[in-house]
Amino acid sequence: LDPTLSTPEIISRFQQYLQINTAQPNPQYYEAADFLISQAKSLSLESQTIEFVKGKPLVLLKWPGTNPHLPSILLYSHTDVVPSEDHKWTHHPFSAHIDEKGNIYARGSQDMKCVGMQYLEAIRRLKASGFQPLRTVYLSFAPDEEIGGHDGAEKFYESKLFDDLNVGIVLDEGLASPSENYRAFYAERSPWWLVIKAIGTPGHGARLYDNTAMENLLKSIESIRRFRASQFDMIKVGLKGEGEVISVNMVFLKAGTPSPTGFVMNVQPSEAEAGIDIRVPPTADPESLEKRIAEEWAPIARNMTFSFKQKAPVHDKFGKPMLTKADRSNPWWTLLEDAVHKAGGKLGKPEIFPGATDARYLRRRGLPAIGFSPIANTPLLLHEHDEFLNQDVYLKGIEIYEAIIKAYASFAERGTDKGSRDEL
Ligand SMILES: CSCC[C@H](NC=O)C(=O)O
Ligand SMILES: [Zn+2]
Ligand SMILES: [Zn+2]
Repeated sequence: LDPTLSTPEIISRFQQYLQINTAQPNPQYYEAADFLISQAKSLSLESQTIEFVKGKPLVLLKWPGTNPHLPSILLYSHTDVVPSEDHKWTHHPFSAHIDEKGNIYARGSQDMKCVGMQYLEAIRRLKASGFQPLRTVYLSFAPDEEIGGHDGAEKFYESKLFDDLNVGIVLDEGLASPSENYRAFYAERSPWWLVIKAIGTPGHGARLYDNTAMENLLKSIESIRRFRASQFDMIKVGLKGEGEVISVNMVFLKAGTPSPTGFVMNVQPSEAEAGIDIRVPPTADPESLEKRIAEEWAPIARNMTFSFKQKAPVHDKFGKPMLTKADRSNPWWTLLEDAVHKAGGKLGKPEIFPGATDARYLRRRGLPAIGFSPIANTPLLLHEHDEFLNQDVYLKGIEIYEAIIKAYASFAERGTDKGSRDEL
């Protein structure tokens, strides 16, 4: 029996990847790339490293299919992770410590070094079983997802190199599920990072008068909070899923006249500003939201202005909502669903991802992507302290990917296989 397929070796490889500190803002990208390339070598996969931006390698691996004319499969993951407050963790976030329950503690254990390694382990098992793919399978390990993906996925998905891969379907990240049902995502919300600014009459802190910057801003905040509550209520009563409403969260407030001891207490300032992280589902009408912002949240009549730090498109370049079909009219969806079941897993109702993933740069082009991380029976801990993944859950995920990759790489039909849009 092949010792590289033993559980201790599988877990040890996962730990090695987790121990590479790829936290933003200074990820050790070359260490990660070296590790991934050594894994590729041990699997006899072709590899290349592409630096769309110097210092930010994207590792692309290839398992050639016997029919190179069929659209290929792309298994996507990002190599960077978010920063951690190390001293607030039970075990150091880059120790990949395994506790007595088999929980592996590490930043990236859920988001999403697990997925990157599980793809590789699934391929290891498929190769050992003698399986040969009909379609070519690519794996990409991309930098900078956690800071927007501009120097990674965005450039990759817009590149000639990517077009030449003739990709038919992409798998990207999903989210952990506290229940026994895996979660799968067919779309995601678009981040709109809004800054609203009020100006007003400055004056004595003891006077009551209208049209101060603070009052102007607070009227907006009241209106924003009413809207937030109306959206949140739809989730609370079960009418909508987390990704199906427009979420609105205040992320900064900036106002006041600074003084050496804090803020001047008896001056009403002439300017006040707030930052709001808005997430817009693909099914929302972006124009009515724009109108709401201009007329209610930052009206010129109240001496207000607004700007966007980021305003990701809600529609694709054809003007359609960015959705991948998640029903049995999309063969890639059907294959995924059937493979998960065959491997003994259960799948919940397809969802809209609440945050942003690199898949948006692909769906923007009208191409299909499914967000999926095979993590069931696990608390959702991405970006939190004490992120962990149980080793049995990790091992089960490898079996799930083995079934999915096998089904995808064996899928012989062409023509209908673009999956996401009728016109493609
Ligand atoms: C929009 S760039 C930042 C992307 C980030 N993605 C994962 O958490 C998010 O805030 O959703
Ligand atoms: Zn992620
Ligand atoms: Zn993340």
